[in-house]
Amino acid sequence: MTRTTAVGFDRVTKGYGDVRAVDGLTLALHPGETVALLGPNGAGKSTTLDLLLGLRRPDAGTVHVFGGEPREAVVAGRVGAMLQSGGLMDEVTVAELVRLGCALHPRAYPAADVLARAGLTKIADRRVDKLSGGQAQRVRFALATAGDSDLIVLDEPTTGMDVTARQAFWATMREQADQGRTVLFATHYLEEADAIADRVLVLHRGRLLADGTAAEIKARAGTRRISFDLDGGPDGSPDGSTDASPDGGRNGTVDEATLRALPHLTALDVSGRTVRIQSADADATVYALYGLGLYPRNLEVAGLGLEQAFVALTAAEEAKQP
Ligand SMILES: Nc1ncnc2c1ncn2[C@@H]1O[C@H](COP(=O)(O)OP(=O)(O)OP(=O)(O)O)[C@@H](O)[C@H]1O
Repeated sequence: MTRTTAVGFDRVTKGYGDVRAVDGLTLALHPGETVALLGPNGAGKSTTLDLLLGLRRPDAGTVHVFGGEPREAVVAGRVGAMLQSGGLMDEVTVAELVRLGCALHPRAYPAADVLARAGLTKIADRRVDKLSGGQAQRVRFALATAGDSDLIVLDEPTTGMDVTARQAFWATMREQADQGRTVLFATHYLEEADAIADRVLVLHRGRLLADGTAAEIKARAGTRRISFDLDGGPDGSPDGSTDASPDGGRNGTVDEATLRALPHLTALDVSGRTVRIQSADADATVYALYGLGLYPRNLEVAGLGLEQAFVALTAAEEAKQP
């Protein structure tokens, strides 16, 4: 069965002078998907969103939204967007601005419902230029959901929102996706991407570095976290020497340099007797520990969080660049 494509990028390139902001990007987004777009500063996330909203045109390649030109989809009300930079009008109230957003949307919801969903009812009469940062974000959110759009595009949507507003925001987005809409959001909050997105795209220098579920991206980073306690302390303190366990005397002689020489180590943190390691091959690292005569206690091996996986993937890619 062929799946409908909400957004299709085919070998899209967009540059500004010498900078290739988007470099040969090919991807397809489908209805009902919640997709997080991640990438370090300057990776090309905002440019990608601008291209799919028809705010910029590609230098090469094609961008389609629901099979047509991005602008056609926007004009038809099929796309709702919440952009980072969009200034809000001065000297109007929240209700007036939201009513205007509804009036401009070809498939608008009642303004009172839009205000309520964005948690704005109580501040509906307040002037937009007097709002706090988080309140202004909620107004942008209201404008992005003023009508029945099939695709919702959000650039850093929860910046400045408090915890309650964030939770309410994501619950609404989940409902939107459950109703078959595609939700695409760019973010630097990796824990939000991990918790909310069905699919995570990692951009790096305008290219797609990874595309999969958060679990797949974490697994792809390969690296695992190992933590354990050493009785004697790796700084050589002898307090483990009275321990009857076989490691007592040996651990007392271990220092950080010994741990640093373990195979496949990518990070080391020693805090008192607790050692935390990141390793590209956890099995080999743990075997080597025993090989050194160390008997780690409370040994735990776990995968990386999405944030650590993201750092590992982008750092590895950066290291390949000339
Ligand atoms: N209008 C512009 N003129 C010139 N260069 C630009 C312009 N907009 C973006 N760039 C450059 O293009 C690259 C990609 O920028 P873009 O804003 O798309 O990245 P981003 O991933 O959204 O970054 P951030 O996380 O910092 O918001 C960067 O090197 C940026 O400096």
